[in-house]
Amino acid sequence: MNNIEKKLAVLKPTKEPEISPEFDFVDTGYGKNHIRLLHIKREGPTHYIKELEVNTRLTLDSKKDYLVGDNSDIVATDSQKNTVYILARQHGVKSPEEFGLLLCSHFLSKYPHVMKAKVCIEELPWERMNSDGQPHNHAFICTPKATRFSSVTFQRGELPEIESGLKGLRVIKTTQSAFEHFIHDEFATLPDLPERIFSTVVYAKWNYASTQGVDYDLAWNTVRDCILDAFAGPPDVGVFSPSVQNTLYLAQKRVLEKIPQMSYIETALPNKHYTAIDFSNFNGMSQNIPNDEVFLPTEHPAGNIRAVLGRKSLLPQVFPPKTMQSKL
Ligand SMILES: O=c1[nH]c(=O)c2[nH]c(=O)[nH]c2[nH]1
Repeated sequence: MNNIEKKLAVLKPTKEPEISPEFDFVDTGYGKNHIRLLHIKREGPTHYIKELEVNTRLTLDSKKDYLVGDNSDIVATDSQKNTVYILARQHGVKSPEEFGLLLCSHFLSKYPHVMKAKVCIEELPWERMNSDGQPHNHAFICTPKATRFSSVTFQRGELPEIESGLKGLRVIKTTQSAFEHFIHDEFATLPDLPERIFSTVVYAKWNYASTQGVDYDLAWNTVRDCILDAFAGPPDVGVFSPSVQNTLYLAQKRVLEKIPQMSYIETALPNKHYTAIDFSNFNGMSQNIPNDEVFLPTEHPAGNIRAVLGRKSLLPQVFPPKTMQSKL
């Protein structure tokens, strides 16, 4: 063998190279992160836009790229990026879930040695502008009411797993919230609070036991509406919250009742504290201002209240979901 042949023999072994006897891979995968794109669909004068940030990740049937530097099976991360642009151009972008599914299916069918494709997508919250009460044909406003995200994982030979979510939905209410009767021992300084401000930044993630007939856009809006309803209640009187935990559960229950295909929902509601400023030390300050109060917004530390609620009927196949186990 000449030198070039020797080099090729190292780079192109006929069978899977041996891994060190002491170690094994728990997971592998490589892809491109932060692939950004704006997709415009023009129907005459009316235009529709979707701006996405996409992360891709592929897992191959061989580890030879990691073990011996044999790149011959690698779908370059640069090619993965190009694939995102090309499929957006060819097929358009309906929802993050459907676009993620399209990408995963493409990677699995085009490359037989790709065993798993995972695509995570975040959508920018563009909304059509209204001018004089009329929806604008081609102008949009970014309304960071909540960020939508999704993650599609497609393992060869299995059904795709679709997760959807929302984050960054910040809300506050100025009454109808309390926190009382918790453990008052030698570690407690917080008094019972029969009346307090309740503010949080909602994070929610869910998956579907079946994707048959799921309208992903409708589902996402339903989740947001259920969470907001459970938090705020009717506009005139609101709804009483004895704790963040209880409000969180009631919101999740409402969501699972409304969307039958959903198998679980994970929700985190950080408790953004607002503490009353003590004016008693200020000289000459009237103590009799009954309605005006001033509070100090405190970003950190924040209570972090979280739960995953799933359907008992789906035990044990999908609950607790695989993706959650590491975090439980
Ligand atoms: O709704 C709440 N749940 C808690 O568990 C908690 N803990 C805390 O200090 N404040 C609150 N509020």
